[in-house]
Amino acid sequence: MEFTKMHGLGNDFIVVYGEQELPANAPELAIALCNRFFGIGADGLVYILPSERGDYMMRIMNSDGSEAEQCGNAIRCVSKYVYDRGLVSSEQIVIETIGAGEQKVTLKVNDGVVETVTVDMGEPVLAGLQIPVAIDAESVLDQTIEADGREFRFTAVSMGNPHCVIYVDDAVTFDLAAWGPKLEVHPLFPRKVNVEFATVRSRSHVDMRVWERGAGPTLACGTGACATLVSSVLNGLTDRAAKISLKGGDLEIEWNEADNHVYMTGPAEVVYTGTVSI
Ligand SMILES: N[C@@H](CCC[C@H](N)C(=O)O)C(=O)O
Repeated sequence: MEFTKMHGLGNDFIVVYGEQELPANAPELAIALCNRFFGIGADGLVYILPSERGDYMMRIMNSDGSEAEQCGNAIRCVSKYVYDRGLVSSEQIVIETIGAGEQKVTLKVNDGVVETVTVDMGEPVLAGLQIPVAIDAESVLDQTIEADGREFRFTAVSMGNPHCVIYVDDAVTFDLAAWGPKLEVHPLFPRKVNVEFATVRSRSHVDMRVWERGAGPTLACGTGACATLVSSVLNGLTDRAAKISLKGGDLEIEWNEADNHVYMTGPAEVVYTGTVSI
């Protein structure tokens, strides 16, 4: 199988193009190929498939073999992939996702090189049962969650996939590995959850570290950065546009007041191409 190793701020993917549909063994392949010791090594396995609603469809399997509804960093990588290979002719493309519908992407290209990718990530979902969180409310803001004898305050947001945003004194030094796995599988989240630990530095800058559902600690999470910005606005902590600093670098996120859509801007990079026996 031919593949391209790509990343968005160090959130890395094995990108596969050419299949007509998601292979039935995609979960097993994701587990095997994403393994960093016995496989290629990645946070996820991404398929670029034909779409009737957009230019292409993206499906993403986490490294544990579970399928995610959406992935912000992967959608930037997919967009760069199809542009670089001449599979689309415009710098404006549409990528279909299974959890967040069709997403409009704008590539900033300089001398044929994709510099940044801006994705219209759509409207955030705030209603508890739709996120889903086992709290029947129009929004789930600054609620209590208890794990292993410790209480946290959290805000839940779906960007097509579920997120739990928790503000801590210092996200950079916070013990992600101690609390991420416990909160990921907390019974409040029936489909598990991506957990973001955030520290607001100013009204336009937030530090964030992520424990991803199905992948563990990753260097960046695009949907997590969007959820963090939405949460920060709802809790009165930031303006509607902010830089979200992740371990792998920065994303610019804006929650547009006029259309209620969240816009994410960041890079996408190719590491190498290869062939693997499956
Ligand atoms: N890294 C991603 C999100 C990938 C999916 C996530 N682990 C989930 O299961 O929802 C991003 O950049 O958004």
